Amino acid sequence: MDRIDLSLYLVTDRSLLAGKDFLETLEQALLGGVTVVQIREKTSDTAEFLQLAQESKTLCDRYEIPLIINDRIDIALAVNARGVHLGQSDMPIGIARRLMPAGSIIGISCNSLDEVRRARDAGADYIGLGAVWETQTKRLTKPPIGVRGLGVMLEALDGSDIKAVAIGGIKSTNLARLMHGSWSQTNHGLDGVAVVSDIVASPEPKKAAQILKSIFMACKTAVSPFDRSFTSPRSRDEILDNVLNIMSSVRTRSPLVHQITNVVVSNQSANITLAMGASPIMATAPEEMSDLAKLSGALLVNIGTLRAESLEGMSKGGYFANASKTPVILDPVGIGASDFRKSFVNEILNCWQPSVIKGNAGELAVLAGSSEAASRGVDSLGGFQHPVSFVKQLARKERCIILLTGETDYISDGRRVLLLKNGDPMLGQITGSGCMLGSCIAAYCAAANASANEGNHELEGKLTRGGDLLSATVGAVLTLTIASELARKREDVRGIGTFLPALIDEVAALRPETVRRLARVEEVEETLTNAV
Ligand SMILES: Nc1ncnc2c1ncn2[C@@H]1O[C@H](COP(=O)(O)OP(=O)(O)OP(=O)(O)O)[C@@H](O)[C@H]1O
Ligand SMILES: Cc1ncsc1CCO
Repeated sequence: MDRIDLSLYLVTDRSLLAGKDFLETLEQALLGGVTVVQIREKTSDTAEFLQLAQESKTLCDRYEIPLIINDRIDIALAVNARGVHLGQSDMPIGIARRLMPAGSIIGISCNSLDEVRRARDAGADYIGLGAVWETQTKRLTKPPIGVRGLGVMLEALDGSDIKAVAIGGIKSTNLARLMHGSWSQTNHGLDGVAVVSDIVASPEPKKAAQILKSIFMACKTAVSPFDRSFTSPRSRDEILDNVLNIMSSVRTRSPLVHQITNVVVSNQSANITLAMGASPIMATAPEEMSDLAKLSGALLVNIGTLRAESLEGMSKGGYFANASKTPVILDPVGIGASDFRKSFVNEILNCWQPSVIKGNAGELAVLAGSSEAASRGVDSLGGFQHPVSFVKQLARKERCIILLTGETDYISDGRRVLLLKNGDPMLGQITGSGCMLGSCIAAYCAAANASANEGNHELEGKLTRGGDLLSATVGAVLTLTIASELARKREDVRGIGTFLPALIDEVAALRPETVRRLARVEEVEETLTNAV
């Protein structure tokens, strides 16, 4: 097809106008920067549809924006539209191609890998992938794909010229998440996003389109899988310097750290957050997630004692945190214990992008779909043969920092891998050391993120403000593990019961100089082997 710019693809829906004029709304959207318009009329008769299409065509021509007609080839022909968009049960692509003038654009909606392959083989110019999320504009007959389902479909287009736009529930508040999460493993990204209600139902359609366009462009130019929303430090020494700065910053800034965590560890997690100098708020109600995201420096989501009712709060919590550009730390506690946990994590990761995922070997193996490391309940049984490769590849796949915990901790941002060898075996004997570590990471990430880009407003398309979250994660591990070594040496520690309060005391008393002196951090050079 002649190149058409699919970046911001407006699909009309007159039922959402809420009293606004159709053509005026369309013109505002064109002024706001939509790059292609599809007229979708499900209920009007032919004469009415034709008139609407003719008027829309005149307007789109004035702005030199291509017009696509949904379903109706006769209307597309009548108004000399640039193309048609077909559904799976509409006219087959081959016949539509014969009926339409040469060079017309033919697009088709696809909801599964099979449909994508068939559209590719039938010679579609572009495909509309969706619905990504539940949507108010169309009753879904098939389940939503979710952000994480898009990558495999995009991969099926590798080597072809076929373009892809995502559709279904896309708004300015979730667009960055969509753009980050939809890349295929082969680096195939979206060519555009189709939007309905966020523009059509907006009281200011021009502004709505401008915002969507600028987020899309920022993501398209700045975000490739390895060009992330956070800064990457250059060397091990720079990481240690950054760790100490962030450690001091936690104390001076005392960031609010929002934690949705499990009932086993809630109290000790709140206390260790205070011991670091940050301020915890343990809140789970969906109703307060939007407000808390504006106040908090980071969000921890820990699924340790999950209930079906947790879904809404955890989904909204991460969604609003992404929208506020605050880091989200995911601790998929015991994800291997049940199918319920597995599908729950998949569902929440369709709503938001984590900045850090931490877990023991058993948990991260399940997340990565690997059977290498087993688990029992919340405990890991054994480890990986190639942990270094594993964390690096998982970081690339999930596009976030990965921390694999255990006797040695492995941290990767998908580029470098660090090994941390501090810690006392008693950390493995108490419950919730991993969960407390999640709280430490959230506090460190909050401080790192708050000090990044202060005064810089060029953050569109980013899911955090761009702080050094790799060093933040390293700092959190060092804080907990070095404190554990100091606690273990104390005379008043006689077993796991006395260890826990001593650990919290040592975190509170820990000095940056002590961390520098005792830190056992190594960077490993690594050539990727197929571990994920
Ligand atoms: N044997 C050990 N020696 C030194 N450090 C350890 C040991 N076991 C665990 N740790 C430390 O404890 C922290 C938590 O790791 P662990 O793998 O125990 O988490 P977890 O299994 O998720 O814990 P939990 O489920 O109890 O919250 C890590 O930073 C790790 O370095
Ligand atoms: C024991 C336990 N069960 C659910 S969460 C939790 C805390 C450690 O992960």
